[in-house]
Amino acid sequence: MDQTHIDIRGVNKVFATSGREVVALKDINLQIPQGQFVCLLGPSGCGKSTLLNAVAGFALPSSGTITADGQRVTAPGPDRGMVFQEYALFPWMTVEKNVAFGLEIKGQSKAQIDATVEKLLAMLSLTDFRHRYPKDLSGGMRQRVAIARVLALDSPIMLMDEPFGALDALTRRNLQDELLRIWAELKKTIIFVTHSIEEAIYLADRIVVMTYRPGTIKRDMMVDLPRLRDPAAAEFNALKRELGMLVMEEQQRHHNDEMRMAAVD
Ligand SMILES: Nc1ncnc2c1ncn2[C@@H]1O[C@H](COP(=O)(O)OP(=O)(O)OP(=O)(O)O)[C@@H](O)[C@H]1O
Repeated sequence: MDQTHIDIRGVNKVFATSGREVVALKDINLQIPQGQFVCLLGPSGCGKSTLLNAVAGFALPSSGTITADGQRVTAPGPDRGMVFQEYALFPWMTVEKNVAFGLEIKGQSKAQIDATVEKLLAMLSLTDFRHRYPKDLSGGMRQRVAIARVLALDSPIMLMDEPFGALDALTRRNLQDELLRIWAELKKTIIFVTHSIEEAIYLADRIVVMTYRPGTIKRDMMVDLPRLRDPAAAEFNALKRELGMLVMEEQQRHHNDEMRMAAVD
C-alpha cells in the first residue's frame, strides 16, 4: 500500500464566469498510494468535483500536474473509471447489456464478456434483474449497474462523485457495505466525493477536508477505526464531532458568500 498511485502536485483551477474569476482549486497536493480509499469531504462549492474531474481528465487543471500510475493525466482513460451521482446508464439497453457495453467496445470475445458480466451481476446482486431496463429499476439498483459497468472495465482507479447521494439511508448503507466488500476484494484505489461526514468516516482510509473558495486542503487525516465501522461507537462519534466543526466553518463561509452575492444582485 505504499506505492504512489495518484500524484496531485501544485494543482490550481480557475474558472472565469461573467467577468469574475472563481478559484475552485488552489495549490492542491495529494499523494495517494495504491489501494487507498480516500474521501474528499466538504460543503457544496469547495471544489471536490472539480478535483475529481481533473483526476478523471474531464477538465484539466489551470496549472499543476496530476499523474496516475506515473502517467500524466491529459484526458479520460480506461485506467480511471467514474461513477456519477446520476446514473449514467443507457436507457435503451438492459442491465446485462449496460454492463457488457464497455467490454464490447474493448473488442473482447463473447465468451470473455459473458464470463465477466456473469461475475459482476452476481457480485452486485443483479442476476435476477439482468433483462430489465434502467427505467424499471430502483435508484439503488441503477447505481449497482453503474458500479458494475465501471468494474467491468477493470480500472485500477475508481472515481466516485457522490454516488449514493440520491439514495435513501438504508439503500445507501447497503451500497456502502457492498462497495467496501468489492474494494477489499479487488484492491482498487478509490477517490470518493461526499458531503456526508458519516459516509466519509464509514468508508475512508483517509479523509481530505476541503475549504470553500478557494478550494484548498484544510485537513488530511487517516481513519484507523477497524471495519466494518459502527456509527454508534464512541470513536466514530468523536471523529464526527471533530470533522463536523471543520466542515461547519466552511459551510459558514459558503453561506456568507451567498448572502454577499445576493446583496450585490
Ligand atoms: N464550469 C464551471 N464554471 C464556472 N465555475 C465553476 C464551474 N465548475 C465549478 N465552478 C465553481 O467552482 C467551485 C467548485 O465547484 P465544485 O462543483 O467542484 O464544488 P463541489 O465541492 O463539488 O460542490 P458540489 O458538492 O455542490 O458539487 C464552485 O464555486 C463552483 O461554482
